[in-house]
Formats: sequence, C-alpha cells, structure tokens
Amino acid sequence: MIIGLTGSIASGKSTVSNMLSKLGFPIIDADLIARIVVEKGSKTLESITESFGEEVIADDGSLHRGKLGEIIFTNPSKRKQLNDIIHPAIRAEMLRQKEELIKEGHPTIVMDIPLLFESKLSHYVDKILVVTVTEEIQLARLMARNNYSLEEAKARIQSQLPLSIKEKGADAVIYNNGTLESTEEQLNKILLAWK
Ligand SMILES: CC(C)(COP(=O)(O)OP(=O)(O)OC[C@H]1O[C@@H](n2cnc3c(N)ncnc32)[C@H](O)[C@@H]1O)[C@@H](O)C(=O)NCCC(=O)NCCS
Ligand SMILES: Nc1ncnc2c1ncn2[C@@H]1O[C@H](COP(=O)(O)OP(=O)(O)OP(=O)(O)O)[C@@H](O)[C@H]1O
Repeated sequence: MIIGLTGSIASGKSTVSNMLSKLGFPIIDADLIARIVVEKGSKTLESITESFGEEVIADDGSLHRGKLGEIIFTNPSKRKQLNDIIHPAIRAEMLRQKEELIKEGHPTIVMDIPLLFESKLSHYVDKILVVTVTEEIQLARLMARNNYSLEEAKARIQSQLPLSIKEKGADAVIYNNGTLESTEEQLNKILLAWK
C-alpha cells in the first residue's frame, strides 16, 4: 500500500512523517528530493538559472532558495515557470525511489508530497492522508518556524489549494491543532483502520 501524505505548508506533514518513520515505514520525501535535483552542477539548476537569471544563484554557486522563494511565492506565472522546470525531475526521482522500495519488498510506503492535489498526483498513491490545521494556527506556526512576516507567510499559504478542499479529497484527516500526543493518537487509529 502506498500512503500519500499531504496537507498545506506548515500543517504538520513532516511532524507526521517523522512519526511514521519511527514506526518503521519508508518515506519518500518530495521536499527533500526537490533539494537534491537542484544541487550544484545539475541540469535542473542550469535550467533555473537560464529562466530566472544569476540573481537566484548564491556566491558559492548553489541555489539561493530565499531569492527564488521571494520570486515564485508572489508571482503565479513565475511559480508555474519554476514548477514546469523542476516538477518533472522531482516526479522521476519519486517514482524511482518508489520502485526501489517495492523491489526491496516493503509492504507499505509513505510518499510525503506537499502538492499532491495541486500537481494531480493522486494516482501515485492508494490512500490519501491529509494533515490539517486551522488557518490561524497554520499562520502562527509558519511565521514562528521560518521567521516570516505576515505577508510572506500568507503568500506561501495562498500558493496552495485551501486545506478545506484537500480535506474533502482525503481518505483520512489528521487534525493537528492540539498536542503532538493527540496527533499521534489519530495517526495510530488511522493506521489500524487501514491494516
Ligand atoms: C522555491 C524554493 C526554492 C523555496 O525554498 P524554501 O527552502 O524556502 O522552501 P521549501 O523548499 O522548504 O518548501 C517549503 C514548502 O513550501 C511549499 N512549496 C514549495 N514549492 C512550492 C510551489 N512551487 N508551489 C506551492 N507551494 C510550494 C511546500 O509546502 C513546501 O513544503 C523551493 O520551495 C522549491 O524549490 N520549490 C519548487 C519545488 C516544489 O514544488 N516543491 C514542493 C514539493 S514537490
Ligand atoms: N501539534 C503540534 N504542536 C505544536 N507545534 C507543532 C505541532 N505540529 C507541528 N508543529 C510545528 O509547526 C511547524 C510546522 O510543522 P511541520 O514542519 O511538520 O509542517 P509541514 O507541513 O511539514 O511544513 P512544510 O510544508 O513547510 O514542510 C513546525 O515548526 C513544527 O514543529
């Protein structure tokens, strides 16, 4: 069984993914892959530089994530431009890792994909688990975690589909507004039901 773990920015996907990892499930992490495919010297980083200019490259030749983030989270057409460059590479690596884990004989695999719905990747997975929070808590946690201003945090939240829509497309929903214990309890119940 392939579990698709999704939600919105700062809703708690990594928190739940860490819990699943501790339970022994192998995790395919789209955010981590997104970092690997743009490493120095990669074709993808070359394409990004061609489209966005040297201003998104740091002094050491690596991607300046802050600069690129400033551009794409406030401009939908630039965001699409980046997605068109980087998403094919991310998808290819996610599928490669999935095949490898299946070959290794893992009965259950978790794919942590923030943009599962936006990128229409539901067919990659058998069950969709959405981690949700209230807008208020999401904003507060995002500002605290990344030191973002209200505007920066809102821009990032608005670059994704609303959580209310993602909840409707879920096989199960974890409400991550309370304690970590409460989140873990919900997760355990869902896993039991899916056994
Ligand atoms: C623009 C980049 C360089 C900014 O890097 P930064 O370190 O500030 O953010 P990070 O990568 O940790 O992403 C944080 C969160 O932002 C959200 N996010 C990232 N990219 C996008 C996007 N293109 N559209 C909407 N939300 C996004 C996701 O919820 C993600 O979990 C980076 O987010 C990126 O390369 N994005 C494109 C790849 C992508 O779509 N990743 C999402 C998972 S496939
Ligand atoms: N139940 C909780 N109680 C308190 N803080 C929490 C809880 N769940 C998550 N957090 C905190 O909220 C922030 C966002 O959580 P997390 O990083 O898991 O979200 P995410 O969905 O993976 O975000 P992103 O899409 O940006 O990768 C983190 O700083 C995390 O420590």
